[in-house]
Amino acid sequence: MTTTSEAAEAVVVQLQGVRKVFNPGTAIATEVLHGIDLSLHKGEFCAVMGPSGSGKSTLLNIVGLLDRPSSGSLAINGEETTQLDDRALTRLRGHSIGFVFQYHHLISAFTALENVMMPMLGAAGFPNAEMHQRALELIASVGLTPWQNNMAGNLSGGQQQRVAVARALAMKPALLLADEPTGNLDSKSADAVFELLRRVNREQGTAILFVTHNPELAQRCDRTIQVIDGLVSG
Ligand SMILES: Nc1ncnc2c1ncn2[C@@H]1O[C@H](COP(=O)(O)OP(=O)(O)OP(=O)(O)O)[C@@H](O)[C@H]1O
Repeated sequence: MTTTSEAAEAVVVQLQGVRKVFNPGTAIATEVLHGIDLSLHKGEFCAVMGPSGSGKSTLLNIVGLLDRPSSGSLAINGEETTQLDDRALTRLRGHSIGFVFQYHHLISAFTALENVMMPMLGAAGFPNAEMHQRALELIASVGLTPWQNNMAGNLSGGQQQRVAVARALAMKPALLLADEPTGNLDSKSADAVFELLRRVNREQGTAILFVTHNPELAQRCDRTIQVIDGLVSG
């Protein structure tokens, strides 16, 4: 039997009435999100679609605790975040949320393995055997063992994006935010990265918000929401 608290825990992301105004109180104030309500549950793979400029990245940045809402509430794993200070937000982000962007943001002069180890370094600042082992497993899980010692800058675009996914999973996040991760890739590489996300979602129960302009990929998610003019439907 599922208890009420278990059911509440299963909600990974909960937004209520989230508004975002850029440059508030100035002549160029712009309200981009107009009161978003959204719940994402453990294990849900949700596509985020909508026209260019409609607010998708703004929404993802807020859910990812990279930016703060102007008003409304945002809970991650049941923890209300809007009153937290920057340090607490950074800690919560580091432990709960993985990011994959359109551009991979890897360190080109580090190997694939070293890039995957980066989020694990934390305060220690240097790797230990456990981190090395976890990075080896992550690299294997994205099918890149033969390339693990190659400099990230020498990998193909699809391989770089798979390293970025492995890096995003380093801290075993409950939530993965993927902002057009396949946008720069040819269709075969895009499909491989999508299938990798699908597998992570199924095997680890990771909740995923996946921004895409590709309706065919969106159809393969559990659910699609549309962001249109700063409001969410679906
Ligand atoms: N820091 C900022 N300051 C002012 N306006 C901003 C800022 N960031 C985004 N905007 C504006 O917010 C609106 C939504 O932008 P956002 O990047 O969230 O859209 P999007 O749906 O992700 O677009 P795309 O599909 O092109 O990536 C745009 O009009 C944009 O110019």
